[in-house]
Amino acid sequence: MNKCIWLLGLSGAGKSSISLELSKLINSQGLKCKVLDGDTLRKGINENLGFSNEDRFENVRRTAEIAKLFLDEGYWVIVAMITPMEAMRQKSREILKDRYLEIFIDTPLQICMERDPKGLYQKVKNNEIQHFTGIDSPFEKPNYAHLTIETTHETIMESAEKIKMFVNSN
Ligand SMILES: Nc1ncnc2c1ncn2[C@@H]1O[C@H](COP(=O)(O)OS(=O)(=O)O)[C@@H](OP(=O)(O)O)[C@H]1O
Ligand SMILES: Nc1ncnc2c1ncn2[C@@H]1O[C@H](COP(=O)(O)OP(=O)(O)O)[C@@H](O)[C@H]1O
Repeated sequence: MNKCIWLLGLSGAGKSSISLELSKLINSQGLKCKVLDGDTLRKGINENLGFSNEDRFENVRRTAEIAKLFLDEGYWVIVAMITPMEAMRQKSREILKDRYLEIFIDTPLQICMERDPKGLYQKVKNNEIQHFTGIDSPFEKPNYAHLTIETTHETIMESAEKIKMFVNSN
């Protein structure tokens, strides 16, 4: 059965990078796969949403509904989204039911700050961004993740392969 592989974690944790490699692995098995990345959706369908808890919840809800549409068409779906609160993950689980696979991309805040791939943590330091996840906006560690990936100890490709193996065995 095709599934929605929901990657969650802090900004800079590695969600987008791992999604890309994972989607290539899924495609190489001859399967259709769609990546739904929070950053991309926020430039289009979710452009009216900000970073309050309420808006983040709506962002997650809409994305889960979009994922469901792709699942119904036979696609594998990878979501790459911070999804900071347990209540948001609960909503996705409710919408996607047994198709929902939650993967925690567990990278310590300190490492995310050092990587700072988009220069956002620097902007936070300069007081140019507020309500940033893990700094002045909460991130609850997930209680029900099906799999946790610690990117500090492995490469992007190793993480993608680990997730693919896990998915194949579930
Ligand atoms: N205040 C604040 N907090 C967190 N992130 C911020 C913020 N402002 C902008 N960004 C950029 O938005 C991306 C996160 O969007 P998401 O849709 O994944 O977030 S959420 O699930 O609704 O919390 C996130 O992308 P990633 O770095 O890929 O996670 C950032 O590029
Ligand atoms: N083991 C790793 N796993 C994932 N990303 C890594 C790893 N090591 C270094 N990186 C780097 O960390 C950054 C993660 O950024 P990104 O994938 O955009 O994260 P996110 O989508 O969670 O914000 C990228 O520049 C990536 O090359």
